[in-house]
Amino acid sequence: MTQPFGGYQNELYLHGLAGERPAFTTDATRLAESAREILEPGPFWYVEGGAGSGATMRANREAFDKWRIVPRMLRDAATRDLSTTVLGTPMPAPVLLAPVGVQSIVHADGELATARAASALGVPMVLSTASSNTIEDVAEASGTGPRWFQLYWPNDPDLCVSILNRAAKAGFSTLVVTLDTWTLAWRPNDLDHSYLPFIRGTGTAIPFSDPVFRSGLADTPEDDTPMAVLKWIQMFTGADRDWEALPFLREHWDGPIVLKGIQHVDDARRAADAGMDGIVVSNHGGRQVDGAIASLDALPPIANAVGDRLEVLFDSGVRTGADVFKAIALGAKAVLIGRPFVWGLAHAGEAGVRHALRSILADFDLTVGLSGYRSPAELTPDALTRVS
Ligand SMILES: Cc1cc2nc3c(=O)[nH]c(=O)nc-3n(C[C@H](O)[C@H](O)[C@H](O)COP(=O)(O)O)c2cc1C
Ligand SMILES: O=C(O)C(=O)c1ccccc1
Repeated sequence: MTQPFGGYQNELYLHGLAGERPAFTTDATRLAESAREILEPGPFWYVEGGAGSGATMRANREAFDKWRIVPRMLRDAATRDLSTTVLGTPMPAPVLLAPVGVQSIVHADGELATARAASALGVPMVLSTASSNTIEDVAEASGTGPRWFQLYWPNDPDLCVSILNRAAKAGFSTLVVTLDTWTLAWRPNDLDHSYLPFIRGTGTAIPFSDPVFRSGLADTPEDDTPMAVLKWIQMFTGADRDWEALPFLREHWDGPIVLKGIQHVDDARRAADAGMDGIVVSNHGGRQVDGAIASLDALPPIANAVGDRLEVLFDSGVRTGADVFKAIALGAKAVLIGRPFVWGLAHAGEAGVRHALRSILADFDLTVGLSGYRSPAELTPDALTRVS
């Protein structure tokens, strides 16, 4: 594959050559700023906000700045192949769309638009349990595109199995189990705007369309929405889980299982000991434990400890091509992108998600090439230096 995303083969460059300005910025670090101009404060701050004072969210970004790429010359990097395979899923670059719930709060097309954009680029989408659209509708919108399913592990085992079976039947290949959000953190932005999307009945399409969930209600979710939302909030988080509970998931999911939200090296080892197939080194984009370590700072020791036992994925703070490069060089097999694609969705639905993704992928492609590398597998800590 030659320059799969970068330079003059990128549609954004081609439009530029024709003198057309893009609909919104190609700088993924400025997408939030531009989305702020078009969204109401409630939804904007729900997506953009971190937990508490925002210290961990800022730390996530600052951690990238402590590493710098050391470019190499005269190595013929004109032809590059960014593709990789993670847990049996081939992807054109080591990038996936992170699970993000309630996407209809920024654009009416919600997760369906995201699924179409991801599928058009062949980038895997991780569908959230808190989706605004049903598993089956998102699967249809994904077409032949790769898709993983993120589980918020419901307390009720029958409901859990029902959701897992629906995801498997709809063609979702890999299960991502989120561990860091068994309750929502202290999020002053949401409290100050009294904006809690779940309570507004968004992000409930999956349980509301589930026969097991419906059978446990006195009235249908359509007849008594507040009661159904309340019931879902009570049961979706799996607050009392421990490591002993993982075999239940193995029993009810045939494909690979990835644990999301790992930050401590001992937890990474436990995941490997429990026979998990992968982990996402993530602090939920700084939305859960304010004051927690930057996710990028957690990555190198974890990758060193368990990188040969399971697939190590990474998220929280990835914005630019250089960020993707650095996370891969520090031991991630692939990264998940969160807020940037949501800002693309807010701007222009499916086309906006494509635009945001294309920008990051092109930037990554050019960064790899101009630094003298031809594939993600060549990126190791040798490609970086630590500056502070
Ligand atoms: C608005 C929003 C909703 C999210 N919803 C979920 C979710 O439903 N499930 C989940 O596992 N993670 C969720 N996340 C966390 C993302 O999967 C990811 O870990 C995080 O956004 C990565 O950080 P970044 O936004 O800095 O790229 C959400 C993040 C945002 C911003
Ligand atoms: O806001 C979040 O970070 C998140 O994970 C979530 C939780 C519940 C519903 C929607 C999103």
